[in-house]
Amino acid sequence: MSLRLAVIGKTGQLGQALLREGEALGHQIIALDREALDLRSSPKDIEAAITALPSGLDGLILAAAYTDVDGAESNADLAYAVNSTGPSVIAKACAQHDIPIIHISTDYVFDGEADQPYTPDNDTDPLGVYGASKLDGELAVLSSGARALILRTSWIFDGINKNFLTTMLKLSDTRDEVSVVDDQIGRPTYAGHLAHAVLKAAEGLAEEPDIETGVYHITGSGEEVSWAGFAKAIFKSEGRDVYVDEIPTSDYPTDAERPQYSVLDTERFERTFRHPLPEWQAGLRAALDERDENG
Ligand SMILES: NC(=O)C1=CN([C@@H]2O[C@H](COP(=O)(O)OP(=O)(O)OC[C@H]3O[C@@H](n4cnc5c(N)ncnc54)[C@H](OP(=O)(O)O)[C@@H]3O)[C@@H](O)[C@H]2O)C=CC1
Ligand SMILES: Cc1cn([C@H]2C[C@H](O)[C@@H](COP(=O)(O)OP(=O)(O)O[C@H]3O[C@@H](C)C(=O)[C@@H](O)[C@H]3O)O2)c(=O)[nH]c1=O
Ligand SMILES: [Mg+2]
Repeated sequence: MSLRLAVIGKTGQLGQALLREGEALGHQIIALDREALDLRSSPKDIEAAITALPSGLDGLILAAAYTDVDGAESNADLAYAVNSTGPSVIAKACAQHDIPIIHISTDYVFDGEADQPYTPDNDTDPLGVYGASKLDGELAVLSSGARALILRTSWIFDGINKNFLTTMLKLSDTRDEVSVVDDQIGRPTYAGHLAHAVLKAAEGLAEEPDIETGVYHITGSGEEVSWAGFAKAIFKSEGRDVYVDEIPTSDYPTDAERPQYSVLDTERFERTFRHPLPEWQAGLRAALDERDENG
């Protein structure tokens, strides 16, 4: 069945991938950029933008966010406005117009002290402002009265936009050695695979009235990896001879503290939506192909 979906955040990694995957799956996507709906706007202006959407939408995917993890530490008001207040107003407007909402969140809502994958029901305890503002947004959407899914993901990458993969490749243009933290463990997620999975969730939400709403986890499958391990896999796949110096977080000071372990357990998502998630290594190959295609 072809769905009519609104996407907020059309210029981001996930937003761009949703447009491509949505087309491939035969869905009609109405994509809004910052000019069409700025999450910092007044409630009145945000409500007007939602009211102006075509009636009878099958869902709205909120893929826009303030994603500068370090910047959030000194711009907390902005991070909360974009990641919490804006989503809260949107979700309430969705409730009024009977539009199911799919909101995207992050592994950084966890403190990283676990030693096994986090399930959607595990206790949250964000370490930084970005994670705290995203958690606030989750709670606001869940209490808005809208039919809502919160889809948490981690370590998004593609071959086009600014992210860890493209940063590593850029660094290696001018260096034959990079230092990367080896004590933060997670799972990378290819934007194209994430978009496909998000659309499967949108289909489930639109077509199955009894589907369980609430929180789900979507990440690349495959082995857990550190950022240093991810960097090594990137250079190996690209055939670049770059030495990755594995350093502790204490040797890479940043404004925001990040979780040491933020692997997400994706079982609930895969079972409920009957969609096995591809390995991040396959996502890495797809992202590198995408990079080649984009010159
Ligand atoms: N990046 C990651 O590694 C991870 C991201 N997430 C979450 O996944 C989602 C998608 O992330 P990703 O695709 O990487 O995001 P990006 O950083 O690639 O893009 C962010 C998007 O949000 C838009 N945006 C930012 N501020 C506003 C605003 N005030 N009003 C309207 N739009 C705004 C941007 O628009 P513009 O281009 O105009 O700036 C852009 O489209 C987010 O919810 C994020 O928190 C979760 C885990 C990992
Ligand atoms: C560029 C670079 C980073 N690092 C470290 C810093 C950090 O601990 C880790 C990753 O760096 P990044 O800045 O790419 O990662 P970061 O911005 O923290 O990525 C996060 O973004 C938000 C939006 C999320 O929701 C998370 O899931 C996660 O993807 O690697 C190095 O050790 N060496 C380097 O040369
Ligand atoms: Mg970043």
